[in-house]
Amino acid sequence: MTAGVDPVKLMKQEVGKAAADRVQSGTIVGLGTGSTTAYTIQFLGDRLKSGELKDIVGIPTSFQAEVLAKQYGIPLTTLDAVDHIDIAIDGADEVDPQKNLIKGGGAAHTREKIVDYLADQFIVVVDSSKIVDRLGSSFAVPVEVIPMAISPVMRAIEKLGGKPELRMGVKKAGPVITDQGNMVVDVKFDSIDDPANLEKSLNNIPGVLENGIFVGVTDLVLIGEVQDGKPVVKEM
Ligand SMILES: O=C[C@H](O)[C@H](O)[C@H](O)COP(=O)(O)O
Repeated sequence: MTAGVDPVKLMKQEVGKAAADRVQSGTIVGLGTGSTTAYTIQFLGDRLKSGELKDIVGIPTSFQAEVLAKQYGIPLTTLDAVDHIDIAIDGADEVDPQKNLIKGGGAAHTREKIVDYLADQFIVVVDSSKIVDRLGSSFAVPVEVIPMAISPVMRAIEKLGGKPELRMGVKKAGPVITDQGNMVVDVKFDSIDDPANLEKSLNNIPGVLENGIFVGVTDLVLIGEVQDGKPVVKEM
């Protein structure tokens, strides 16, 4: 491995590129959020620039993805202008053996869920640290909440057995505010036995906009690993 280079960064780069390589000319592409898909967006821009890839349009899942797409020369569109998405590529915070996910570490899970669920093919890009036996093992479930409902939503979440914590900003005083102007509550559960049921129960609380549990939607997971000092990509 290249001396001094962070192995997690190398895995993210490799897997981000592997996903970008799967995008074909003439397609509508959902552009995910986070540090891994940032590489995918960069490599898509490289392929467009070299002429190897032509006529793609992106649908960003966040302000971050929009800014990166503009930076790397990827034309953008909106869900009002298209009737389908061919492929979406997005990161995840946890992936279980059934390819269910926890997402929202970057507070973008609401727009991500809209875009990723609409795609004909949904590819998840992660480094190997994100693979878990059971969702919730190490990551709390992000829940986007309309600000005036924060207190009742947190009480309702406690009744479901979760431990909610309002996500606070870094280099910003006060709570994290999402791209939609809402807040995020991170909810730790002792054990998530039935992700599909928990996803529905959380979304059923008045004031919850969306939570970060994604069930039964992932087609392919590309996993970046380091083997014999070199980054490799595995499929799940
Ligand atoms: O809200 C953010 C997203 O769900 C990200 O895709 C997720 O947090 C993974 O991000 P990263 O690739 O930076 O680990």
